[in-house]
Amino acid sequence: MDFLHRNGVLIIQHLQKDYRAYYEFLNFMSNVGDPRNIFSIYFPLWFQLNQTVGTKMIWVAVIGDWFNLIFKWILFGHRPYWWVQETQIYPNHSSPCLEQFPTTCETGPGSPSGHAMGSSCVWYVMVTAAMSHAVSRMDKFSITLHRHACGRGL
Ligand SMILES: O=P(O)(O)OC[C@H]1O[C@@H](O)[C@H](O)[C@@H](O)[C@@H]1O
Repeated sequence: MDFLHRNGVLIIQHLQKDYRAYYEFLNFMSNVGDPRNIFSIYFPLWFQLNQTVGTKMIWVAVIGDWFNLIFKWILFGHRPYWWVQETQIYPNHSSPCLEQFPTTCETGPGSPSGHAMGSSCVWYVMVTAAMSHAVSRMDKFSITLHRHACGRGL
C-alpha cells in the first residue's frame, strides 16, 4: 500500500505544482461536480427539463454513494494529507508538504475518493445529456434543411 500512497503523493505534488495556473478552472469543475449539488440543484432542475436525465442524476447519487461506502469499508484507505505525517518512509522529517483545501479536509477513510467518484458521475450524466440534446437538434436541423432543399427541387 505504501507504494500506492507514495505515487499518489507524487501525483498530488505534480498537480499542485505544475498545474497551479489551472487552479481556478479545476476548482470550479470540482465544485460544479460536487455530488451534494445533486439533491439541492441538479435533480430538481433536470427533472423539470428532462425527467430521464433527472432520474439518472438521482440514481447516480444513490448508487455512486453506496458503492463508495462499500469500497471505503473494504479499503479503509489513508488520506495522503495524514499519511505523509504518519509514514516512516520519508527519512528525517522530510515528508512532503501537501496543500489542503476545504473539500479535502475530511476525517473518514479517503480511498476511493467519494468526491472524485461522485463528480465524475455528475459530469458524465450532464455531458452525455448535453451531447444527446445537441445531436437531436442537429438531426432536426438537417431534416428541416433536407425538406427545404427537396421542396425547392434541389
Ligand atoms: O471521500 P472524499 O473524497 O473525501 O469525498 C467525500 C465528500 O465529497 C464531497 O463532494 C461531498 O460534498 C461530501 O459530502 C463528501 O463527504
